[in-house]
Amino acid sequence: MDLDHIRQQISSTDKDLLQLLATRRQLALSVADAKLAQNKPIRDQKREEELLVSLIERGKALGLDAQYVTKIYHVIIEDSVLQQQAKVQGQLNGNNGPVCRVAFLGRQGSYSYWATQKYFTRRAEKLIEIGCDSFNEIVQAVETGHADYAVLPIENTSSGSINEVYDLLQHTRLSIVGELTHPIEHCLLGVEGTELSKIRQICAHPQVIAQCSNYLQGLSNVKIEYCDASSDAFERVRKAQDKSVVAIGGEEGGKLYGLAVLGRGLANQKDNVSRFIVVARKAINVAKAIPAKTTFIMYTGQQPGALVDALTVLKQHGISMGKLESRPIPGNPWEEMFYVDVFANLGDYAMTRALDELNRITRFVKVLGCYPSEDISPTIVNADAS
Ligand SMILES: O=C(O)C(=O)C[C@]1(C(=O)O)C=C[C@@H](O)C=C1
Repeated sequence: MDLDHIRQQISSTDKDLLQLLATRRQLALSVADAKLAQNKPIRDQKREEELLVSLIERGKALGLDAQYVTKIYHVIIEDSVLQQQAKVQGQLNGNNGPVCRVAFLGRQGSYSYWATQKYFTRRAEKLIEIGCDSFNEIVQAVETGHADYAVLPIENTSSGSINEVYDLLQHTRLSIVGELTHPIEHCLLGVEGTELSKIRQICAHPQVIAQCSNYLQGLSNVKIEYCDASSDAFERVRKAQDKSVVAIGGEEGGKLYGLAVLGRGLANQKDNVSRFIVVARKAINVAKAIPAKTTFIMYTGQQPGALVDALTVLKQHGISMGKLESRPIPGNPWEEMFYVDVFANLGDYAMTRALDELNRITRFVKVLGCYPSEDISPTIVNADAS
C-alpha cells in the first residue's frame, strides 16, 4: 500500500473516532438528565471502574495495552463529567446566553487566556475576550459591568498562593462561581535561530519568574524584564526581533507570536499546575448532584486558640478543609485574615450551621462563593484484575 492511501485510511478512521466521541458526549449529557430525575450524583466511580475494567479487557484482545486504554478513557470520562456538571449548573442558574464577556490577564496566548478558553468552551457559544494588564483591572472590569466574568489565577504548585488576588478578594463584592486547574509548562521562547549562550534579556510575568527561580538563578549576565503577562513578553520578543531577547511562557502561546521553543521544563516543580477561579457579580447555587466547594474569609481575633476554635467548628460538622491561607489585614498591622476552602455546599445543613457558629465566635465572616469542584480525580483500576 502506498503512503497516501494509508494516510487516507487513517484520516477516515479519525473522522469515525471523532463522530463516536461526539455521540458519546451527547449520550453523557442525556445521562445527566436521567440522573437529576433520579436524584443521583453526576459522578459514579463504581460505574467508571466497571467501564475501565471491561475496556482494558477488550483493549487487550485488540492488542491495545492497558495503560493506553486507561489514559484515553481518563480524558474521555473527565470531559464527560465536566460536560454534565456544566449542563446541570446551566439549568440551575440560567444559561449564560450566547455571548459571554470575560476579563483575564494578558492577551491571546497568556496562560490566563488558555484557562479562559478551557473553562468557557463548555459554557458559552461565543466569548468576548477582555484582555487586561493587571489583576486589579480584571476585577474592576466585572465590578463595573464591562465584563460578565473574570478568570484569575489564585495558586500555583511551584510559587504557591497569588497574594495579590487573595487581597483583591477581601474587598470585592464579586463572588467565586467556578474554578479550574491548568497545567503550566514554561518554555524559553525566542526568534528562530536564537542561541542560548547569547541571551542577555528574559521577559516574563513576575509569577512566571517566581515559578522558574531555580532555572533563572543558574544564569549569569542575563537581565530580567518584568512583563504584565506572558502574552506581553511574547509581543516584546516578537517586536524586538533580537536574538539576545527571549520570553518565558507556554509553547502554544509563543507559537501565536511566531516564537520558537529554545528550552522546556523551566518550572521549579515538574508538575507545575495553576488553579484559577472564576468570579462574577452574582453568586450561584451548586446542584446537589455535583461536588461543591465553598470559600470564605474570617477574622478570628488574636485571643489564644481562636483559630483552633474556628476550625473545630468545621470538624464538628464533618466539613473537610481544602486550604487555609492567611493574609495581613491592611491598616491592622500583624493581624491576619484567614481564607478557607471547604468541600461543602453552601446550601448543606451542616455548612449553614457551621457558618452560623463561626459568625458567633469570630469577629467577621464573609462567604466568597460556592462553586462546583472541577477536580475530577481519575478512577484508578488494577489493570491486571481484568
Ligand atoms: O454512566 C454514567 O453514569 C455517566 O455519567 C457516564 C460516565 C462516562 O462518561 O462513562 C461519566 C461519569 C460517571 O462518573 C460515570 C460514567
